Amino acid sequence: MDDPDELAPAVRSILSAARDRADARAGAIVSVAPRDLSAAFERAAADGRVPLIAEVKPTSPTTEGAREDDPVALAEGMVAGGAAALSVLTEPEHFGGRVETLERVRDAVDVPVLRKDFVVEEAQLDAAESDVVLLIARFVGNDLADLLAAARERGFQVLVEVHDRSELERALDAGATTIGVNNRDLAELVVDLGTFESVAPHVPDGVTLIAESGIGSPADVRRMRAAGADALLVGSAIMDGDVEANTRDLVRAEAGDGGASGESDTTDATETPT
Ligand SMILES: O=P(O)(O)OC[C@@H](O)[C@@H](O)c1c[nH]c2ccccc12
Repeated sequence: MDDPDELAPAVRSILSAARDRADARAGAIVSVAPRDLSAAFERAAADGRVPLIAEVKPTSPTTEGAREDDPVALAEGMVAGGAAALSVLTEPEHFGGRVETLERVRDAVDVPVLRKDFVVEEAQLDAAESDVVLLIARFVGNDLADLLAAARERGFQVLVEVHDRSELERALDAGATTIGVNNRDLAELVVDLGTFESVAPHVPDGVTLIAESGIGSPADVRRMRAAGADALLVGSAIMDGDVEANTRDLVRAEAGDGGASGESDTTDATETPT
């Protein structure tokens, strides 16, 4: 792994909490029958929706306060708004997430659900069933190929998150087929949509490519799609206000009608919360 001192303090603390949780866990090995993520993206595209993973994100290290609504109701609103898939944070200490929330959401919807957490050890994979798990290249270092194999053995589809070209090369070498480029720098927690634009041209055809973080408006959606995003992962901009209407606005960004409730300006690159 990279020098941990380069990471933002909030991220260092998230990682050490993740390791502690992994130690505490010794459950049975899960075996999942996943809902197909690529098929969900194709279904969305076929009926004119931008393929979007909407994230249930009650709070984050840079968000003030927490959203206390029932996460299942939020998730159902996102699906009603046209989300092709959902992401549910299960990290408890910094994002207000819970494994139980993921399970309840997955029971309530029929789209694929991504488990969003800081998985650094194989045992953490057995904490919950989901259709997709996230592995963050920067945090798993040389264990990426082993964790990818361990996740696939359990039936999970795997989203490997990268932030620059060297991480992309590591992800490809490890055999990743679904790759997310995080526009948020985990050292500074600053968002720059140019990150996706600089990494995307180096991603080979055949990889499902997802633009993550900092997407706040239909204009941002179009910008990421123009740069090659097969799908988008959006949390904060959807969680802020009416989740169904927010999701619909983004999902319709390419429909040519300006979205259901009009467009907002592109978000300021530095102000988008984690
Ligand atoms: O809220 P945003 O800016 O739309 O970002 C969503 C998602 O990309 C972000 O939550 C995220 C991307 N990678 C992560 C890893 C861990 C926790 C959170 C994340």
